[in-house]
Amino acid sequence: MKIAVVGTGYVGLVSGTCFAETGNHVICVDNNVQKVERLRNGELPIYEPGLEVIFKRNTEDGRLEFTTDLLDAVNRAQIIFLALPTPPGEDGSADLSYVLGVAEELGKIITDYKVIVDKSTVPVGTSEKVTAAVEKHAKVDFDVVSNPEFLREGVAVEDFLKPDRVVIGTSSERAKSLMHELYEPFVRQGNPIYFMDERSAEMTKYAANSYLATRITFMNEIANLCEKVGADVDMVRIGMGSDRRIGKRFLFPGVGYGGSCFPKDVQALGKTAGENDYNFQILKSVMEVNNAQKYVLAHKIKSHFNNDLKGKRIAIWGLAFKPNTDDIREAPAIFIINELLEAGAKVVAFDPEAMENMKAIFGDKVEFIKHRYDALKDADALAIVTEWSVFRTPDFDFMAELMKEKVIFDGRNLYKLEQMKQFGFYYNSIGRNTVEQKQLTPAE
Ligand SMILES: NC(=O)c1ccc[n+]([C@@H]2O[C@H](COP(=O)([O-])OP(=O)(O)OC[C@H]3O[C@@H](n4cnc5c(N)ncnc54)[C@H](O)[C@@H]3O)[C@@H](O)[C@H]2O)c1
Ligand SMILES: O=c1ccn([C@@H]2O[C@H](COP(=O)(O)OP(=O)(O)O[C@H]3O[C@H](CO)[C@@H](O)[C@H](O)[C@H]3O)[C@@H](O)[C@H]2O)c(=O)[nH]1
Repeated sequence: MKIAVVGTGYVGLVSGTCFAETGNHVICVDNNVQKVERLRNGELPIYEPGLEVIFKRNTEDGRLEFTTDLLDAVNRAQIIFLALPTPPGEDGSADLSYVLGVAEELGKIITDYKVIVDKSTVPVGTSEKVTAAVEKHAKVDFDVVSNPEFLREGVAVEDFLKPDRVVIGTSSERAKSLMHELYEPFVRQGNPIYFMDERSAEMTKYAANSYLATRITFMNEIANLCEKVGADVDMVRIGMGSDRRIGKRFLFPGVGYGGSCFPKDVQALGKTAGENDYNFQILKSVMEVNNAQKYVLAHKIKSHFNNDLKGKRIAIWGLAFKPNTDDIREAPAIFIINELLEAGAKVVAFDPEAMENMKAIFGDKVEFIKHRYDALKDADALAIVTEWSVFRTPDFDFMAELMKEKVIFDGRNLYKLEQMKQFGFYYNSIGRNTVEQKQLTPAE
């Protein structure tokens, strides 16, 4: 099949590459000239595991192209995906100007039947708005389909190639059949393709993200309570998660959810509720609790040092909003670092992939260090913000030698309490007892 993908960001690039991988011809369009130049030169603008190999294969085979020319891409495609930004507007609702702007352009340029597929996350009713925008100028038949995307950054290729399910909202039999043909190779293990109406498809996306954000937030509250009553949230998590009605995934407490999706999508669903005269109370609490959770680690650090971080050197391990990505959109690290800087700390940071992006925000206010252990030299404390695998089994003896104080604040519960006692660290994590530093007596 011939496909155009408009918007070549995290979703557009991964979707386009994966569609090419199943033998389709894909042209990715972006209005960012530099980005398209880099892609044409074989350079990926994002870090996403597994993407490089299939990107290379499909560009070299000529099945995957990049352009800034919307007209040319659309003329050569039968199915046009919109993978455009839908950032929060000033009032928290999703800003549809990118999607509707391109939809209007499409109306001007399509000369034969096209399926226009919305892959961006958009509020209920958007497919009707897209239809109206295209219709303004269109002189030929077209169908608008809602096909929300559920990939997670860091495992995006795997998620896209083997989705748990594909959701397609359309009332057109013609579009349904084309979409079925396109997605069939991705569900060979028997995972379902659910066809439904456009509004239900749009709502499914927000419901899924808001539910997951709620689940994480619930666990963050359980963790905060565990600390107060002396329970261990990791034991509680395992105990709860083994109930098949609950399930084990997405129960990890931490420093609050971040990223380009959960924060904006929870907010946008709340906005949709408000506009429809519905008081969605849980979502309000989720946002409130998550906003507070982003500061929990920084507050622990401040309180450990009596609220005065002047002259304190705090090392940060992990800046990306989650491991295996360079994405820092709404990353908890941003909030934590700001809080530490405000309290007068000297912040030194390491992340395997996200340092360049973070430099663009903090410049020389933060010292970015190339190797994880170098960040620990003379540090008064280490704060772990993102659970990159490389942080899981460090050399604790070496860390103790490097650091001025053996103090760890762990926002991701990476280490065992016993381990920390053994190596003599003060260790404060999320929802577990604090390990106090062992005071050596003269006899010892
Ligand atoms: N990032 C994710 O993990 C994820 C997952 C599922 C759904 N989504 C949704 O998918 C949509 C896109 O998200 P993203 O993270 O890929 O965004 P992104 O910001 O990474 O990418 C969007 C791209 O669109 C381009 N663009 C903007 N205006 C354009 C125009 N007029 N013509 C051509 N290109 C244009 C930008 O230059 C950018 O490259 C959003 O609605 C998001 O909520 C994102
Ligand atoms: O148990 C958990 C799981 C996640 N998180 C946090 O939640 C945020 C989001 O993580 P994740 O969902 O893994 O990453 P995203 O790439 O943002 O993916 C979410 O958002 C995408 C965009 O809409 C959807 O497509 C995905 O299905 C949905 O999982 C991150 O800050 C994580 O640290 C936790 O705190 N605890």
